[in-house]
Amino acid sequence: MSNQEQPLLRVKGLTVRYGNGCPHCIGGGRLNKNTCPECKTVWACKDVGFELYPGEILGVVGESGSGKSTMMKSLYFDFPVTKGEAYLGNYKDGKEDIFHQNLQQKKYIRNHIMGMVYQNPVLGLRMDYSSAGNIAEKLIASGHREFQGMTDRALMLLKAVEILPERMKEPPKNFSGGMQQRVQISKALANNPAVLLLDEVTTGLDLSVQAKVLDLIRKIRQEFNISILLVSHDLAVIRMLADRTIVMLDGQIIERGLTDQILDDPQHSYTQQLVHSLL
Ligand SMILES: Nc1ncnc2c1ncn2[C@@H]1O[C@H](COP(=O)(O)OP(=O)(O)OP(=O)(O)O)[C@@H](O)[C@H]1O
Repeated sequence: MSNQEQPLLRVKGLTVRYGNGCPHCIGGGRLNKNTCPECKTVWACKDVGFELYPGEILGVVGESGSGKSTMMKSLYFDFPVTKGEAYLGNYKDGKEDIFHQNLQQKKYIRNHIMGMVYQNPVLGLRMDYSSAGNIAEKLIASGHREFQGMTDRALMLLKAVEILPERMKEPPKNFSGGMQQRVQISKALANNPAVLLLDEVTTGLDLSVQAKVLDLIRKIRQEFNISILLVSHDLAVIRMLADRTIVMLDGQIIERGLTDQILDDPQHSYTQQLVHSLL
C-alpha cells in the first residue's frame, strides 16, 4: 500500500442500530456501553470509518459484542445500515454509495465484487448441495451458464483450497468444520471478487486446522490478488495475517494503525488490556 494509492473500499460514518431509538439516543445522548438507557436500543456500530487498500489485509479486532459482525453484515447487505456511506473503487468509479443502491445493484456487488465467509458455514453454504454445486450456484448468479466451464472453475477453486477432486461431488454436510470453511472460501472466490470479507473464519476450529485455514488465507491473498477485511477476536490471527488493524469497542473504532504498531505499542487503554491479556 502506498499513500498515493486509491482505496478499494471506503467506509464513512457506518452506523447500525437494533431498535427504533428514542429522542435521547437519536439526539446523541449518553449510552450505557452501546445501549440506550432510555429505550434499550442497541447502537451496534457508531460512525465507523476506514479504508481498505488493494491487496491488503485489514484486521478488525474487538471483544464479543463490539460490533464486528454487524459491520460485516452491513457491508455485505445482510443487514441495513441506519446511516453511513461506502464506496468501492471498482464500482461506478468509486463515486456511488453502495449502501444506497437498489436491490439488483446490491446483488450485482455481492456476486461480482465482494465475497463473504461467515463464522458459521451454514450461513454461507448449502449443506445438501455438492461442493462443486455450491460454487456453481455462485457462478450462475453472476450469469455463467456453460456446464464444462463451471465444472473446471469449481475444480480449480476446490484445488486451491485443498479439497480433493474426488470429493467435489460430496455435500459439505459430510465434511469436517475446517473443510467446510475451505469450501466456503472457495465459493466466496467463485467470481474473482476484489474484496473478501472474512468473519471469524477460524473460530471454533482445532488449532492445527486453524493453522491450515490461516495459511490458506495467506496463499489466497497472493494468488488471487484480493483485498481482505478480516474480523477476529484472536490477536494471534490478526498478528499473523493483517497488515493494518482497527480496534473496535462498543461499536466504535478506538485505535487504528499498522498491526505491529498496534500490538507492540498499543495506545488506547482498552487495546493495552487486550494485548496484555495475551501475555
Ligand atoms: N439481531 C440483533 N438484535 C439486537 N441486538 C443485536 C442483534 N445482533 C447483534 N446485536 C447486538 O449488537 C451488538 C454488536 O453485536 P455483533 O454481533 O456485531 O458484535 P461482535 O463484535 O461481532 O461480537 P461476536 O464476536 O460475539 O460476534 C451486541 O451488543 C449485540 O448484542
